[in-house]
Amino acid sequence: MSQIHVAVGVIVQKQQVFIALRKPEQHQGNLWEFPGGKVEAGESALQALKREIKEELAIDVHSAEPLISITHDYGDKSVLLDVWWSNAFEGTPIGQEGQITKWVDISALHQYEFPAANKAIVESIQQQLNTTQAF
Ligand SMILES: Nc1nc2c([nH]c(=O)n2[C@H]2C[C@H](O)[C@@H](COP(=O)(O)OP(=O)(O)OP(=O)(O)O)O2)c(=O)[nH]1
Ligand SMILES: [Mg+2]
Repeated sequence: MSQIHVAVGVIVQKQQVFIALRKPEQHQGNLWEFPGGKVEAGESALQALKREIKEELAIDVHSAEPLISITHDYGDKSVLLDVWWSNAFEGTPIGQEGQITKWVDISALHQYEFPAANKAIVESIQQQLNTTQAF
């Protein structure tokens, strides 16, 4: 099965992270996500991240650091999630596609239901919070 390459953004501010609820009709719908989307042909993952975050949240990501890469097979789709974190962005994130959004304390992230592939992302974020002052 071909793999979908996805750029995912962990947008951090004051120990909170911005999450959005996937629409019911989307793959892995009705679950929370970190904003992002598919990397297009000819694009780097970082370029895709900046484009998707601009399209979905109307903010400009100035710089981002790689956090973790995850491959996951959902059975109907196989994904490679290239996850970045950024606290260097300009603007106030507002969902541009009618999606429900929320700033969540990093320590409370486990209370939200994410797609299965995200378990490792949430662990990585919480570990990062515990071991560095990066956030
Ligand atoms: N954006 C995002 N996608 C995720 C996460 N976790 C996870 O398994 N995925 C999966 C679900 C989808 O199969 C794929 C990303 O799809 P997407 O719907 O965001 O892609 P997109 O923005 O380009 O939108 P479209 O082409 O479907 O309109 O990655 C996550 O935290 N954020
Ligand atoms: Mg998307």
